Formats: sequence, C-alpha cells, structure tokens
Amino acid sequence: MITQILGYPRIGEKRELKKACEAYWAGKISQKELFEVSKNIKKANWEIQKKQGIDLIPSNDFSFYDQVLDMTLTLGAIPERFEKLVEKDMNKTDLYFAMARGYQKNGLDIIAMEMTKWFNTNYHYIVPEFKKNQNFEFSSSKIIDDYKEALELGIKTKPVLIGPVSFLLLGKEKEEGFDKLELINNLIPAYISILKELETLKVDWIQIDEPFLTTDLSTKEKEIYAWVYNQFATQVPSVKLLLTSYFDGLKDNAETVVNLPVAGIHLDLTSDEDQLDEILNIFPPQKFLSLGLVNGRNVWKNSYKASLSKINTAAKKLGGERIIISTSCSLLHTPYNLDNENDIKSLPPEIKNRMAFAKQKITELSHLKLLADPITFNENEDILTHNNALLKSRDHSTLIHKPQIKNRVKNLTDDSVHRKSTFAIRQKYQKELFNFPLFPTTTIGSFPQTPEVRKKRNQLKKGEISLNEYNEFIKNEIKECIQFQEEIDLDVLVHGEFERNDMVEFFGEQLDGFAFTQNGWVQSYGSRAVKPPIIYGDVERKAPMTVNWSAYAQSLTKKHVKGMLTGPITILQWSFVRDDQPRKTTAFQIALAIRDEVSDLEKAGIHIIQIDEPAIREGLPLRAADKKEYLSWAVQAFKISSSGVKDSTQIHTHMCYSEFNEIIEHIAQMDADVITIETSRSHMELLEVFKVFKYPNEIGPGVYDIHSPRVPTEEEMEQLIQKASSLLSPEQIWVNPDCGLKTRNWEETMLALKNMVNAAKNYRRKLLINA
Ligand SMILES: Nc1nc2c(c(=O)[nH]1)N[C@@H](CNc1ccc(C(=O)N[C@@H](CCC(=O)N[C@@H](CCC(=O)N[C@@H](CCC(=O)O)C(=O)O)C(=O)O)C(=O)O)cc1)CN2
Ligand code: MET
Ligand SMILES: [Zn+2]
Repeated sequence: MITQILGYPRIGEKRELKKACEAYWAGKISQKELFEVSKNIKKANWEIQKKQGIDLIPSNDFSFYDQVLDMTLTLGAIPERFEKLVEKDMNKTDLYFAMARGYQKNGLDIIAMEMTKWFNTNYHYIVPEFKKNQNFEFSSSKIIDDYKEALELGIKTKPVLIGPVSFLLLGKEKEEGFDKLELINNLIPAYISILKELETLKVDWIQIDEPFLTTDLSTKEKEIYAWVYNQFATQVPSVKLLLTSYFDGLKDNAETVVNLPVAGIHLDLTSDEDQLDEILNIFPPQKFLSLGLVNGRNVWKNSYKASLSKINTAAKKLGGERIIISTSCSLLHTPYNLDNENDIKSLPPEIKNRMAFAKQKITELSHLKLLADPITFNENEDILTHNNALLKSRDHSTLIHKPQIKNRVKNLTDDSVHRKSTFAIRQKYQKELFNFPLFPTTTIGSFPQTPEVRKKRNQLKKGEISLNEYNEFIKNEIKECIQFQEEIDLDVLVHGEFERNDMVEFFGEQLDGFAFTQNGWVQSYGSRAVKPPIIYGDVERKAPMTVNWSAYAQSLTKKHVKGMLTGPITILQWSFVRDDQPRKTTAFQIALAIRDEVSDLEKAGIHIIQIDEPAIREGLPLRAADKKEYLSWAVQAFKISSSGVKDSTQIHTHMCYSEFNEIIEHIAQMDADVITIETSRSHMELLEVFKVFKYPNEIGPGVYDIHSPRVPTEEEMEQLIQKASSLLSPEQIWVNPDCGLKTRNWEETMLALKNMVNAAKNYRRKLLINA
C-alpha cells in the first residue's frame, strides 16, 4: 500500500508567507526575498512529508495567493482589463497579484478579479473569467518549476492540477450568449501541453482535482467528463492520472467516474463513508483506489480501527497493491502543527491528546500503512491499542459532556423558536420606539482594526500591559468611534468591535466547550488567515460576553447603539466542530448561548441587536437532496438565538457572500426585523430576486463595497439607493455598507461613511420634493 496527501498548508508554520507577501506589497522587501520565503516553505513541507514516509508527495500545491488563480495563469486566461499591465511589461508576479488584488497606481484603476467561497469551506478562491471563444494556452511554468525544485532536493513529487471541467465550472461567463462548458474544446489542448511536458520529465503520478464530481451533475456534464478524460487517455496515454474529488461522495456520479480511463481514483470517505461498498462493487480491475480516510477538514485524531476496517474491506476486493491511503482532501484547511500549542489554559491536554493538525495527520497516514500490513502490524499493534483507548475515553469525559446543556436542547419547545408577535405587529412597536427617518443609516459593526489595536492586544497577551490598561485603551477607541458616528449623523450606531480579534474566535474564547490555539492559523484568502476555535464539548455561556462593551458604548450617546453578536451557524461553520454528535445539536447549543447573551443585552438597555450570519450560505450541503434538512435546522438555530426578546427589540442580521437567491425563502423564515446584505459589488444585481419574491421584513442592501480602498461618491450611492427603491418599498430599505470595516483604514472609512449618510439624506429630500 502507498500513502499520499492531496496538498499541504502553505502559509508557513509561523505565517511567513503572509508576512512576506504583505511586506512585498508594501515595497518593503524585494521579489527575490519573497521567492526565498516561498522556497523555504515548499522545502520544509516536502521534507516533513518525506521524513514521515509519505509516498506521493504533492507539488504545485503551494500558492502565493490562490491555487485557482495559479491555474488561470497557467492556462493564460488573463482578463482583458489586465492586458494593459502585460503591455507595460509588468513581471508575472506583479501581474498575478494585480489580478488578485486590483491595481490602482500610475493613473490606472483596474478592479480585482472576483473572489468566492471554495465549496463549503471558509477558503476563498479567485473566480476565473471567461469570454466567448476564450483562448487558453499553457503559459506559466509554475507547475514544472516546482516539480524541478523538489527534484533538486531529491524528492520526486506528484504535481497537482485542477482538472479542466472543474476549472470551467469554477469560472464565470463575463459576456452574454455562451455557456462556459463550450470552452472545453479550446481548453483541452492547453492541458495536453501541460501533461506532455510533465511526461517528458518522467513524472510518475499526476494528481488531477475535479471537486465538482461530488456535486449534482447534468447528463451533459457527465458526458463532458467522459469525453475529456478519453482525450487525455488517447493523447497522453502514458501519464498516470490520479483523479480526485472531495467534500462529499460521488453518489450518482460514481458510475461515470469509475469508468473514466485514469490510473487512479480518490474518494473522500470522511464526508461520505457509505460510498466505499458501492464503489468497490463497480470498481474496474487495474485501477488504483485512494481512500480518503484522514479528515482534512477537522483537527481530530483519526480512528485507526474504523480506517483499518475500510482499508481491509478494500484490500479484500482489490488486493493491497492497488490501494492508496490518503487524506480526504488537501490539508490546506487544517493548521500546521499541534506541537506548537502549549498553553494548557486555552487547550486542555485531555483535548489536545485527541487532536491532529497537518503534521500529525501525516503521521497518522504512516501509522495506518504500518497497521494495514500484516508483516508490520504485530510490532506496531500498541499504536492501535493506544488510539482505541484514547478515542474511547471521550465517551465519559466530564469536560465534554454536560447533562444540563443536553437537556436544555432536548427541552426546546416551539415557543423558543418564534418571536411573540408577527413582523407587522413588531414593526409597529419598533417604529413608535425608534422613529427613524426613511432609509435609516447604519454600519455592519466593525470599524478599522488598526495596527495599534492589534498591537495592544498582542501586548496584553504577552503580559506587557495590564488588562486594565487594555480595557481603557479599547474604551477610548469606542468613545472616538461613537463620537465620529454622531458627527456624521448616522442613525444607528455601533461600538466598533475593537475588542475582538475575530468575530468567531472572540466568542469561542469565552464559551465553555471551546478550546483555542496560539498558532492554529488557516488561510481564508490571500494573506488573510483565521484561527478557528475548537468545539470539543457541550457549549455553555459562562458569563455575559459583550454586554459591558455595548452598555459602555450606549452610555456615551442618546442615539441607539446596536449590540453585535455572531450567530450560531457562523460560529459553527468557522470553528472546528466535534464529530461525536450531529452538527445540528452543536448549533442548537451555541444558539442557546447566544440567546442568553441577547437577553442580557436587552436587559442592559440595548434595543437593537444584530446577530451576524455571513456563513449560513456556505454551510449549504453540495447536493440538492441534503439542502432542505440543513436549511431547516440552520434557520431554527438562528431563531432560537433571536426570538427571546420583546416585540419592540429590533433584531438585525447580516450576510455577505450573497449568492443567496436559491435560499431567499429560508432567509425570510429567519424573520429578522432587519437584514443587511452584500450587494454593492454587483450593483444591486442580486436584488433581482425581489421581483419574484416579496421579501417581507426590512432590508439594507449594501451601497458601499468595503473590499476596496476606493471611496464611493455620494452620487454613486444615491443611485444605488434609488435602484433598491425600484425593487423594494422605501419603508423597507436601510442604507449601509456591504460588510464590516475592519480591513479598511480610518481615512477611507470616514470619507466613505460621510458620503453614505449624505447620499441617504439627499435621496430622502428628493422623495419629499416629489411627494
Ligand atoms: N473567522 C472568520 N472567517 C471569515 C471572516 C472573518 O471575519 N472571520 N470574514 C470573511 C473573510 N475572511 C477573513 C479572514 C481573516 C481576516 C483577517 O483580517 N485576519 C487577520 C487576522 C485576524 C486576527 O486574528 N488578528 C489578531 C492578531 C493576530 C496577529 O496577527 N498578531 C500579530 C501581532 C500583532 C501586532 O503586534 O501588530 C502576530 O501574531 O504576529 C488580533 O486582532 O488580535 C489576518 O490574517 O491578518 C479577514 C477576513 C470570511 N471568513
Ligand atoms: N459584524 C461583523 C463586522 O462588521 C460582520 C462581518 S461579516 C464577515 O465585521
Ligand atoms: Zn459581512
């Protein structure tokens, strides 16, 4: 048997890549220095795998920003607006970063390529853009260079490519009148060139990722898959392709997939463990089968007993030589190394003992290999015994199991899931209490997280300043933020979220049942990363988490300050979640904790409370058949958290990543009094859905794209308000940015928000004149 992983984290064990990229963008280091950092990261990654005895070590899994963008450049699919830069002889690295981040320099203003979520993860990729008759050409030698770079270190790697069908499906048509899949004919020759070049280098295996194979495919799409892989088999017959898919099972695509003429097929057995038997029944002779047993999406130790049983089942049918023991997906979604976590207060040893990060997951693969082989089994049996005992000890842990919490979830009644009155009645009370003008203005919560704020938090962590000093600093930030909001005359104020390292981690740190890490960084997009908290046990709120900050902010102003919370589904989705109970149960436990916080905010005199749910869409299962069930409990979880308040208390929610058209009815069922959403980047295109679906409650479509440093003008935003008014009723509409302002700086923020408030005022005035 052989072992493999599908990809390794690439930000560096100490986030070296983030620091190097940001320094390079700021002009502080040279390109040579940047490349030096990347070289060291790749080298360390390859060597650790080699040391642990991984047989198929990936290359080209490294990326400076995103692997899909790498593929776009490899195929020469550079959008037209960047051609100006090519003509100016900009070097490839700068062009690459310009495509990812936009280019506003030297009199040019070129907007970045769009970014969106990678399937159901918190990783974002750069969306390929296609025009009619788009040409593709093998244009970047990164995949070749990285292979050679590893070879020079004495390591023969398995280059990784995104497959052609998935590449097209990941992209977007930027012109009317064609279907991106038509481009497959233009695309295949470019792929053939890549494969031929790899062939001349005598590579052994090539990993080709087709993650769309775990989604619902049309007959036509299945036919395209068959056609494409037959092309490869005839035109480059000697290359050994290992075809992967992940994040779900092959299900009804299984028949198509096992019959593709490739040398090996990889299955994700962590997200669909039942598929193995079915696949084995139809699996053709000679092909290799890769068993994705070690979970690349969580931080829990593998159950060797369960994995070995699968390996044995497969080996009985296929024989051991054709089996590959693998991670379920790339390890991109897990942190680097658990050995770096030594703070027992944030990560109790009992929990740490049951965890594995990327480095530990590699060890697990080599253990499984030893245990799967009868010859090496005997002398390693204690590894299995130990693993069994460790995982069993979980069942009786008092750290994990809290009967009173389990009971509270069990005893939830229908009443706890609904507001007291209908929206129409609540709206009446709220209008009386708040008396806002038409088009009330507000923000989404966070204000700039400046280097000073982060530095203070860092000093607190290192013990260089006292908690008191830190709190006073944050209070001062809040004070200045409130003052600014009053000055520009926003209608609903926020405290600014200065005390939060991250909107999820901040809550995780304060809840029972959560652990957190010091170095457990996972890439979210580009140079940005998160440290997802770890939910290991029953979740309970120990004490109020945000009340003091909100109450303090409210004490500074006569205007209403919105309380600011993260919702249960977003906390669930952006954490590493325990795997010993259904996600729904964990979501409900978090929801109850948030419900208690909402209630305490209300008692403290906060009359408007926002519960953010930006990740509700991303949690959607990949298969249509599974969506309904998820949406049902996700909406319930939100309602558990939000429905314990008086009719006059106004509940807001916020969502970005607004590809929500398909779930708009469920969003309406959440029954928030006000929802703010991301729409400005698409110029309100997303609101088209309201032509066919009458959204019942109030809604704030974003008028200001916070992803770009650009300051929008009053006129622009007024036009967006006007556009929204043509699709929604003026009584429904709020005016706000697309999302929080934490990644922006103060200068941009001040100008943009001033313009935003003026835009709302101008539009109100015009309505009055016309009335
Ligand atoms: N969890 C989560 N997922 C999300 C989002 C989100 O906000 N949270 N937003 C969407 C977009 N994704 C994002 C992900 C990360 C960041 C982001 O800004 N991350 C920061 C880190 C945030 C953080 O944890 N900051 C810590 C500081 C960590 C740090 O870098 N400390 C320095 C020292 C700081 C100093 O002295 O200057 C160090 O350790 O070296 C804090 O504020 O306390 C980064 O990568 O730079 C933004 C958006 C979708 N997914
Ligand atoms: N309240 C949060 C903020 O303003 C919502 C962010 S959604 C990713 O940052
Ligand atoms: Zn947002």
